[in-house]
Amino acid sequence: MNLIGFLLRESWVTVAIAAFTGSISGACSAFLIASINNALSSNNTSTNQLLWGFVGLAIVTLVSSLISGFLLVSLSQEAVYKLRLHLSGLILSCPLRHLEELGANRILATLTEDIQAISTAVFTIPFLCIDIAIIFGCLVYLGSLSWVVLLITLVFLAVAIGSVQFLLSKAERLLKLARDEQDRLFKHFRAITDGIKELKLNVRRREAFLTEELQVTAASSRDYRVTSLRILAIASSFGDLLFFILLGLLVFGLPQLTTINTSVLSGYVLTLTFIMRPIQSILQILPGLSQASVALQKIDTLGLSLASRSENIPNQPDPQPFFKSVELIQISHTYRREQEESNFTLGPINLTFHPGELVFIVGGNGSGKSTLAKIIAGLYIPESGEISLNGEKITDNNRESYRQLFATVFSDFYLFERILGININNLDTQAQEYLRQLQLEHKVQIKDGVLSTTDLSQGQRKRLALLTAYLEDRLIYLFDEWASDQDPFFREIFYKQLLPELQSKGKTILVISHDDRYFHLADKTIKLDYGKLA
Ligand SMILES: Nc1ncnc2c1ncn2[C@@H]1O[C@H](COP(=O)(O)OP(=O)(O)OP(=O)(O)O)[C@@H](O)[C@H]1O
Repeated sequence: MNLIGFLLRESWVTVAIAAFTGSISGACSAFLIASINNALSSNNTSTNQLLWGFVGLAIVTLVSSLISGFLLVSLSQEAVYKLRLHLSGLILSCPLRHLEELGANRILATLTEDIQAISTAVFTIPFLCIDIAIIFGCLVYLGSLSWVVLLITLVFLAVAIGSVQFLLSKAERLLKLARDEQDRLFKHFRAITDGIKELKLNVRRREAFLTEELQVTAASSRDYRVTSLRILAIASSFGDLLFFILLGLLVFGLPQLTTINTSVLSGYVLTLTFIMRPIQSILQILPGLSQASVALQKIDTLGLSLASRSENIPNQPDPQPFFKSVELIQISHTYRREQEESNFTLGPINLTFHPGELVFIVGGNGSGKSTLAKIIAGLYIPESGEISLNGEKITDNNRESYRQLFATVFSDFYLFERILGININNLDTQAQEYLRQLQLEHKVQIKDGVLSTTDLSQGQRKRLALLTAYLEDRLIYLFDEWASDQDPFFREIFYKQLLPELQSKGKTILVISHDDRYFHLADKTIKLDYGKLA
């Protein structure tokens, strides 16, 4: 089972120690049964001796199963912890375009659902190991009582395992389908939170969304799960049934075939009844293990798909590379979408930027301005052509370092509540000063780098994003329609005061804008028309 492989990869030494202590626990359990059976058929003189043996065995069983359990609990939780960090690291090192193609729903579903399924399942693994050890110990004891009975039991166990395995593979197939529905379900959940206003305002849209989208996906996920869990329930009951048949055969059938000592017979029955509990507990654990195995496959697919595209990120890239010129040479980028006949292509484009320039990037909706901005900032890797910094080609090896040139506010910016990654002594004082410049000092305070609130109007939030960009103090600033949410008064401040101030500090500023009133302020204007330089 790949879940065990997952733990072995974490630390096979711990697994080996846990398996060893677990088998001691299992062997002791078998000896406990043997001593109970002996006590039942012994005379009074040896009972005292048996009692002490029993107490000793009980203590060893308890201690060894505790050691095995503790080791496996720590190991499994450590493995889940590392898996979370590993996946998050992979996502962060994956090129933006590939993440966009995968879709946020798939990534979120894996980070929450799949990791949770694995986390729940690995919790049961210690108990599973101890149960297996007990079953094994009891089988050895059975063998010592009678090899014929052991053989019959093994045949029954083989039939039970075979049929349970067959049903399990069927259930797992259905669980996989249910898991695929889960990706779609996450998309709907995002629609609920992101589109709440649109859904509240139009009752027909809401009804249609609920009945035709969410309900359909949730129902098919439910149906796949119900069928698979029913199959697992059948597997579990079938296992129980085989066990009762086995017990019946031994108690009623065996004495008919051969003369059998009552104490030996009670030994079989006692052992088999004792085995029943671990077998049932294993059968109960199986559904969770199947779900975890599906989750691991999902993570593997996603992990591989992320890892295959992972960028080469140096440990400590140059915080601020030297900048004399950035050149785009014959750059092009295409968005490929399967259902569409004509894909959008940006380029080929040739451009050069120098320190201290104020450049406006203009053009109609969908002309490729944001795409070009992402290429310039090193977020999209150009399909053809190259970017060079001071004459040196940007490759996978230096792209991370190149990106450190830029401070950006994209139109879909994200605002962190804490100002992260800026290590200056007077951070609060500087931030307070920028808050004053951006006329936010009455709305937001800053203490120890934490903003008192980010629950503001869109225009105010954009000003806070600008504040973060200021604090980053990079050489190139890139604003994607920053002013579109500002009132005319502050728009004027942005174009006529803030941009010239930045420029006077030697910064290069790239401004995507539809504000043609201010185009004349630019040193250079780049106009795009359906992906081509106009
Ligand atoms: N993530 C994406 N996946 C597929 N196609 C995309 C994606 N982002 C943009 N496009 C397509 O690329 C084209 C250019 O988009 P882009 O966002 O660069 O235009 P824009 O000039 O910034 O537009 P606007 O002024 O409306 O912001 C559009 O036709 C759009 O449909």
